[in-house]
Amino acid sequence: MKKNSALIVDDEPDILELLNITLTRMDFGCILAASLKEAKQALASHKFDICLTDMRMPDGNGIDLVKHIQNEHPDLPVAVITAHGNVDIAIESMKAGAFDFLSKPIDIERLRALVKTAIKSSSPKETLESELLVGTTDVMRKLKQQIHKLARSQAPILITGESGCGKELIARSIHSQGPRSEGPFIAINCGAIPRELMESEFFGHKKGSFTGANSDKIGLFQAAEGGTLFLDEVADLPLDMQVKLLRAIQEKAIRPVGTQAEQKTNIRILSATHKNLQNEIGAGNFRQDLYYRINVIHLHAPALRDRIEDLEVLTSAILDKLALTYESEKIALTPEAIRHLKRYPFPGNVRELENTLERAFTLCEGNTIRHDDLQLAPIQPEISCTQSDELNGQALDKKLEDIERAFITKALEETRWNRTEAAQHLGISFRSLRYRLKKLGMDE
Ligand SMILES: Nc1ncnc2c1ncn2[C@@H]1O[C@H](COP(=O)(O)OP(=O)(O)OP(=O)(O)O)[C@@H](O)[C@H]1O
Repeated sequence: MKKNSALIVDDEPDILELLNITLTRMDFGCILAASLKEAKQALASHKFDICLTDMRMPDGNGIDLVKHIQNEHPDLPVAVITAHGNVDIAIESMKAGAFDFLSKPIDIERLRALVKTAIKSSSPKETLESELLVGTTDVMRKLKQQIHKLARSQAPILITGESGCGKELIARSIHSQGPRSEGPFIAINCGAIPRELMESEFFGHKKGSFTGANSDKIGLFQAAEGGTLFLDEVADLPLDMQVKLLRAIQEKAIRPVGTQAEQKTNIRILSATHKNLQNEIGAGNFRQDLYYRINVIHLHAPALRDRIEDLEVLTSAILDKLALTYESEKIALTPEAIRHLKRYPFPGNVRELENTLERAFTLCEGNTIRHDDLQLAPIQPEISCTQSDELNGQALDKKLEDIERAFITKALEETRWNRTEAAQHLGISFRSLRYRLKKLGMDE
């Protein structure tokens, strides 16, 4: 009795045969289907551990099958086989839910690695890291579900969100819940590597390949082999490095500095940025083709102020951690301190909350943190409401105009009074900006 079973869908007998032989040697029992119809019949009557499907079938395409499996058998990992160099189809199929793809001509070594990953991923793990992602609001619950589901996929994911809102923690959770959890997780801040060392940091170098290369060195790609490479602040990569990264992702191979031979790689790429990459592309700072490759799946980490209902559970988790680190009793916050925290906009998100609480923890007397211990920066007066504000119709209009004026002035200053750019910063049309400037008496 074979340990695992595979569904192989292809109308080309040669490929069907190659896949069948390889998987049978890996101790799979294989069922072969030459059309979508046959594949669906097999799915209805058997339980599989993996499905490999070609793209072109007489009665439909592989993406239709991926979608069918997503709906009817969401736990079954499915990989598609694409024509050589057909990036669009590979990306489309991963967006539809395929966990990975193989391009023709089929490389047996890659096929075996893909199958092994799929089998490991059929039992996603709950880990400490996933518990560390604290939050019970709807948006966090949904995010955790997405992470759980995406963990087994090999698709590149782009994680966006403001500074300190948990992008790296999300990347770690994806890694640790997926089939690569026993492999390394290598995180790198792309903005922090000196430009001239970047290629060698990424791909390694051979001794003597440049002045100062006194010995062979492995790069981040080699260090992450079998695991995950997390490219933080990916928008900060210089353009020449973006070209090299794109090539490494596309070819799944790298060439260390000073060598001719290519090395195959088996890593999952996760990236993050707090910048708007579309804007960076528009400004010529980021390559569209690289964006397309790293952003197969997009996850957004919400700002803390947009899930402020999570503040209390986060605070409690952070204080638990502090008590453990400092081997002290757990500290509590006064209701007033909590009220102030909830009103604070947290531009530095969870990291700022952690820092604020750690500082307060060391400053406070006894086991209680009071409002004063928090030392929160004053909230921008224009947007705070105090009891003394008269919110009858006129006062509200006046207040809104003040806010509008402040934002417009800031945008104009930032763009050196270039109205077209200022309008873009504000997310409004040029005509709308002109209208507002006139209305506010700022058009001179
Ligand atoms: N949901 C969360 N639950 C618990 N801790 C969190 C959460 N989100 C963030 N943190 C904590 O906040 C700090 C910042 O998180 P992280 O480094 O993941 O943010 P980031 O978005 O990657 O930041 P940056 O953009 O500055 O690199 C870390 O100490 C992390 O553990």
